[in-house]
Amino acid sequence: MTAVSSSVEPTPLRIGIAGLGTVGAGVVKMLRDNAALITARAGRRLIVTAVSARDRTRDRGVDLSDVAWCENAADLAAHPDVDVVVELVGGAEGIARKIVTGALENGRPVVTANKALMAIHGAELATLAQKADVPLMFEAAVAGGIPAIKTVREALAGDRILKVGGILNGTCNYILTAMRETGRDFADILADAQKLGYAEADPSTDVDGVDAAHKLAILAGLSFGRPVVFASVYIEGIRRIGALDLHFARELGYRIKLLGIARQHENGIEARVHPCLVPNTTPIAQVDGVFNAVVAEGAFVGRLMLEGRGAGEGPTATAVTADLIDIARGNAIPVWGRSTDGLTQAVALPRAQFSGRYYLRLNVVDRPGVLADITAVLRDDGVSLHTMLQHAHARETLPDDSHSVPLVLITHHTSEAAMLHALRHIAQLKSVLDEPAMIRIEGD
Ligand SMILES: NC(=O)c1ccc[n+]([C@@H]2O[C@H](COP(=O)([O-])OP(=O)(O)OC[C@H]3O[C@@H](n4cnc5c(N)ncnc54)[C@H](O)[C@@H]3O)[C@@H](O)[C@H]2O)c1
Ligand SMILES: N[C@@H](CCO)C(=O)O
Ligand code: NA
Repeated sequence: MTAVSSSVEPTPLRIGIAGLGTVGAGVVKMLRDNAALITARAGRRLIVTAVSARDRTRDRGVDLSDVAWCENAADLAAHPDVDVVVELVGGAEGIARKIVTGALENGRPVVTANKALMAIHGAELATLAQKADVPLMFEAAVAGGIPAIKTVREALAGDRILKVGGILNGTCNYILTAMRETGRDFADILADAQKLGYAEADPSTDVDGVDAAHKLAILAGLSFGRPVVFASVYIEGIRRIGALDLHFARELGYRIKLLGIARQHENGIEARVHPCLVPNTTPIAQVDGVFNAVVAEGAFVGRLMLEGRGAGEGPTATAVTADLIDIARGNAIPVWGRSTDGLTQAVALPRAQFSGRYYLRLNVVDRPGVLADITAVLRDDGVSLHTMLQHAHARETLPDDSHSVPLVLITHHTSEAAMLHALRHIAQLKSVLDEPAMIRIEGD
């Protein structure tokens, strides 16, 4: 008799995907194209068994004929042929929240790319995941293909993270880069970006800083070990950045970036998103176009920066698939990197407690005494000046034949409360023509 060696195939991980847009279709393609290597690395096959999207008839470039179609995406949460639910619909409320909550309540592991959901409801979802003892993974939610969450939650698990953040929105970085390179204004570049499909028809979540703030809130929660109340994150977008600001920034040796910055202080967590001037010589200043950068600073590890694509089919599918492989391997990492028992949410420090250096751009009437009036206000608020820049050639003639001229002031380190107080008074001076522009300076 001949001995027959029989090997039993390990049970495949059966995946249900809600949402077959950019990310969802990308995940299906990646699981198919890289099936052999994924099976080898995960130790079992990862197969898509059920899907749901709005339009069943749309051609997504993937064959879904052997996959069950759910008319109602919420049904995936309890589908008999699904072990893991992948939520790629989007939105903090509605169907996305329902699918994730339902899946966790049914004791199913969840993977999502949904930063709005995790930033706003992450605390409650983490508690549900812990109660059900299942993983809730969301690597694609922060900086797409950059392994931001893995880095902070796993690679730096032994360190005390002091600061985290970076360039967290590709649309804003693209717009600011194009403004710098072309000298054109925000509205012009945004209109082009929309035509090219880089920016959404409703760009507000991106350009008003909300998307970056979602990602920052998640990073801060992971880094400092407790969720941050999203509504307490300070958010300012890029709409008020003018071509002149990019011009002056270049002249002064800076670039303008929309940054998310979170720091752990003795009295609480600071979490803010706003445009910043960063010195040309810093690595983050070189991250241009649609690229993202995640920066973390630990007490032992020091500073590290990861750069890569924060959006698009390939990068986001890579992140979602890595989460699925972790689940297939049985790697379960708690949402906030620790148990949710006794965990309360952190309210981020108010703006009045920020401090730093500031760039001010004023449009002033070009006549004697104007600068003295402005510096008197700054003196009274204890704000010390570092640099001043005025270009006579940028003068414009006003209707009464006087002239206006842009004036740029850079301060020494000061409190934001003092800055805001001074700005209110400066804006009221007769010789100050438009609303002053204020941009924070980071990293020098
Ligand atoms: N696109 C990116 O590069 C990117 C990057 C990181 C994170 N994300 C996040 O990934 C998620 C998905 O983004 P996307 O760009 O793939 O979106 P998308 O708009 O391309 O796709 C959304 C999908 O959800 C489906 N959908 C909408 N409502 C539905 C419903 N009620 N029931 C079932 N399906 C429904 C749509 O039919 C579509 O297939 C979002 O949370 C987004 O923030 C996207
Ligand atoms: N809209 C985001 C991509 C999804 O996170 C960006 O522009 O970076
Ligand atoms: Na990521």
